[in-house]
Amino acid sequence: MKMALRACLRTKPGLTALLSQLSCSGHAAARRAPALVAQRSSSSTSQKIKVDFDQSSGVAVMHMQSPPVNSLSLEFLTDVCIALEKLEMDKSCRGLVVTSSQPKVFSAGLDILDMYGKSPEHCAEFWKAVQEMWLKFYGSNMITIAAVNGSSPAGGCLLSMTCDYRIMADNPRYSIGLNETKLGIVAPFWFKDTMVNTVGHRATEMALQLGLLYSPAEALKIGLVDQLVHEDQVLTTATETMTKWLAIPGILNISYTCHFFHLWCCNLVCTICSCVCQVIAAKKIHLSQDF
Ligand SMILES: CC/C=C\CCC/C=C/C(=O)SCCNC(=O)CCNC(=O)[C@H](O)C(C)(C)COP(=O)(O)OP(=O)(O)OC[C@H]1O[C@@H](n2cnc3c(N)ncnc32)[C@H](O)[C@@H]1OP(=O)(O)O
Repeated sequence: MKMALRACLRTKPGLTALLSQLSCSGHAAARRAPALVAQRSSSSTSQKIKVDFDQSSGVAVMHMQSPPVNSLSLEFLTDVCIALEKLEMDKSCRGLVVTSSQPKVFSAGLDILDMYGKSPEHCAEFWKAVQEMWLKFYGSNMITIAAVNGSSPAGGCLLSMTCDYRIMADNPRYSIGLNETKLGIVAPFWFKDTMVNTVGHRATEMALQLGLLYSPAEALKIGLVDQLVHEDQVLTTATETMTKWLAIPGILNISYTCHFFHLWCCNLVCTICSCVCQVIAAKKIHLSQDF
């Protein structure tokens, strides 16, 4: 699916325009950008993101370092998007590993404090930044691997699902999943679609209806993560795995992209139809209540 979006962003200007309406590159560009120096190995740091780029392998590691739990605030999301944009522009960067510098937590998901009691303008900007992060990761030309070295609920799980591959620390104290239902929030349809593309319809239905958080072993069983390793080995395994992915010629990725792009279009049409049906149904209920 990620590859489908990738192809769509590359080849379909109309759809790119449509998607970019969801996006907000403007606000990201306005902020300070962590510099990526073209040398054999470089390191760039914003307040909340550290990027180590090894030019000989073409692989960058993005360390999320927003204490205490890497919650996705507007500021943090903006830093992530800027770092990603810079890596994307550097054609020598072919692979990206995303991980956490915080102990025990990959990301706690959307920053609850950034969603509560804020102005409508702030909420709009915040929500656009969430969508931009999703678009940038899912549509990335780089191979992306999530090194999930701690718990990853809700938006944290979404972030990991936008990557091509997920490696999680095998620690039963950690959990991962879209638990929005348990918080009394409906997960947006594109959260749902991302999960469907990862684990399939039935597993997603169960996960969302019940707001399930999975242990690493359970997550592996339903395919929410691809591999479990000891905590100490999450990052090294991610970089080793990256080597295998980068050995596949990019052209083959593009050909799979075409198959997945077809699926993605079907999904989008279904979602639009379903929205129209819901509006019609709601209007009918409203009219019937008038009588
Ligand atoms: C406009 C939006 C509309 C719809 C949105 C729909 C989609 C929503 C997606 C989301 O992502 S909603 C967020 C859901 N997130 C969660 O449910 C995670 C909640 N947190 C946890 O489960 C745990 O904190 C943990 C991540 C497992 C880590 O546990 P740990 O025991 O290590 O830490 P502790 O719980 O003590 O937390 C430390 C510290 O961090 C604060 N915190 C935790 N999560 C968040 C968060 N998501 N946003 C902001 N702050 C968070 C927590 O309050 C503690 O703060 P304190 O030290 O000041 O008390």
